[in-house]
Amino acid sequence: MWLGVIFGGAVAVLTIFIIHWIYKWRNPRGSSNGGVLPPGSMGWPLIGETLHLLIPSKSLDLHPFIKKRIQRYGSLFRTSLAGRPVIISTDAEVNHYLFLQEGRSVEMWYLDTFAKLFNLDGDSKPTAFGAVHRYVRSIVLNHFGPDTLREKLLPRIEQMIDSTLGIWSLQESVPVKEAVATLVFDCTAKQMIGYDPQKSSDKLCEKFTSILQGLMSFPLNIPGTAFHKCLKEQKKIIKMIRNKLREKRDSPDQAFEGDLLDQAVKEMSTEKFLTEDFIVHFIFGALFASFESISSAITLAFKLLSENPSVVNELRVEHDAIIKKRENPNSSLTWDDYKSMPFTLQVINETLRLANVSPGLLRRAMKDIEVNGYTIPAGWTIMVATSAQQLNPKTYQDPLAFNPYRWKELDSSVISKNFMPFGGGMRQCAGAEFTRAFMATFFHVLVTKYRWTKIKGGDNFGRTPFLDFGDGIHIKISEKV
Ligand code: HEM
Repeated sequence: MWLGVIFGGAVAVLTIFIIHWIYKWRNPRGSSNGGVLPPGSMGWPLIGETLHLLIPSKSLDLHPFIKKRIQRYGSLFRTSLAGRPVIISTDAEVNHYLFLQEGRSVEMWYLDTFAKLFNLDGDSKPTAFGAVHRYVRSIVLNHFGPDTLREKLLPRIEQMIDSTLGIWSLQESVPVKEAVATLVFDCTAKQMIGYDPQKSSDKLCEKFTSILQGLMSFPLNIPGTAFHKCLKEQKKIIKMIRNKLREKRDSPDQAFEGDLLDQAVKEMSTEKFLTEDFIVHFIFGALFASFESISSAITLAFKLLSENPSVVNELRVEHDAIIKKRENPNSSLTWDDYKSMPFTLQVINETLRLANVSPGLLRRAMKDIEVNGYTIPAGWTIMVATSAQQLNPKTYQDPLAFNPYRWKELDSSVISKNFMPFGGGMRQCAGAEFTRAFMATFFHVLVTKYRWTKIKGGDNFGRTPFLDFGDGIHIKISEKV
C-alpha cells in the first residue's frame, strides 16, 4: 500500500511540475522589472509554433503564419520558433527603429543551422559589429560597389550575360532558376575568388544548390539526410576556397588576379582578425548570399513579366532608345546608360517588393527594449518582418498586383520606411547596387537581343516561408532577327 502512496505522490508532483512548466512556457515574463510582453502565443513546449510557420503556402502573399497573427494580435506579437522565444515586428516604425539599434540594443542573429554552416561564432565572426563589420562591408563594396561597377564591372557583367543567353538560345527549354543561379554564381565567384567554370572541375554552383536544399530541411546530421549532404558539400567548398587562399598566399605574384580573395590575403598581415578560417567562411557566406538572392529575384521577374507583356514592351522601348542614342550601337552598357533607365528600375523595385525571399531578418535583443508600450526582453530573438511592410495594402494598393507604374506615384519618405528588400541601418546590403545593376543589365540584354516565351511553370510559386518556386519556370529563348 505504501508503494502505491509513494507512486501516487510522485505522479502528482510530476504532474504539478509539468503543468507549472507548460504554464511558464506559455506565459513567459516580460522582463526582470515586470514589462508587458506583446500579445501572442508560445505554442507547445520546445516546438512552440514552428510547425505552423513551416506550412507551405501557394501564393506570393504574406505567409499565412504572419498574416493570421497580424489580424489576431496586431503589428507586434510574440511566438516561439525553433525552441526560442521570438518577437515578430511587422510595424514600419518599430522596424526602422530596430535597424538603427544595431550594435546598441540589438545584434545580428542566425538560426543554429545557419550559424553552424557559416561559422558564426566568436568575436571575429563575420557578423560581429565594429572593426570586423567595417572591414567586411568595405571589402565587399570595393569589389561590388558603385565605383567598381562604373569603372570595370558593368561591361564584364554584360559580356557574361550576353554569352550565357546565347547558350540558352540553343536549348529547347531553359529551367530559369537553375540557369540564372549558375550565371549569377559564375559572375560573383569570379569577382570573389577568380573562379572560372571552364577551367574548374568542381561544379561549385551545384554544390551550393544542394547546400541550400539541406538548409531548408530538418537539421538531422545522419548519413542519407539532406542536412548531412549539405554539411559534406560545405566542407568540400571550404577546402577548395582554403586551397585557393594558400595558393595565393604562397605565390602572391603568380596568383594575383585582383579579386576579393587576393585583397584579403594581402591584408592578412595587417588585420589581426583576418585568419584563414575567417576569410574562407566569410567568402563562403558571401557567395551563398549573392547567387541565391539575385537568381530568386530574376526567376520571379520571368513569371511576372510573362504575365504582363505590356511591361516587357515598355522595357524594350526604354532599352532600344538607349542603344539608338549611342554613336556605336555595339558598344557596352555604360554607367550613364544604367542611370538612365527609370522604368527598368521601377520593374526591379516592384520585383524585389513582391519577392521577399525571406519573411524577415533576425536579430537578438541585447537588453530589454521598450516599444509601443511593450517590452522585448533581453535575449529574445526578433524577426524584423520587412515582408509585411512590402505587402501592406495600406501602403501598396492591391499589393499582390505586379504594377511597376506605382513607383512613379510613391513618395520617397513612404518608400524609405516601407521598402526594405536590402534591410536597413548599418547592416544594409553591401551588394544592393550590384544587384540592381546586374538585373538592369540582364533586362537590357534580354529585351534588346532576344525574344522569349514561357513554356511551362510559374503557376505554383509560394512561400515555405521562404520564396518557393514550386515546379519552377521554363522558357524558350531565341535571338531577335
Ligand atoms: C536580390 C539580391 C539581394 C538581396 C535581396 C539582399 C538582401 C540583403 C539583406 C536584407 C541584408 C541585410 C541582412 C540583415 O540585416 O540581417 C543583406 C546584407 C548583405 N548583403 Fe545582400 N542581398 C542581395 C544581394 C547581395 C549581393 C549580390 C551581395 C554581394 C555581392 C550581397 C552582400 C551582402 C553583404 C556583405 C551583407 C552584409 C552587410 C553588412 O552586414 O553590413 N548581397 N543583403
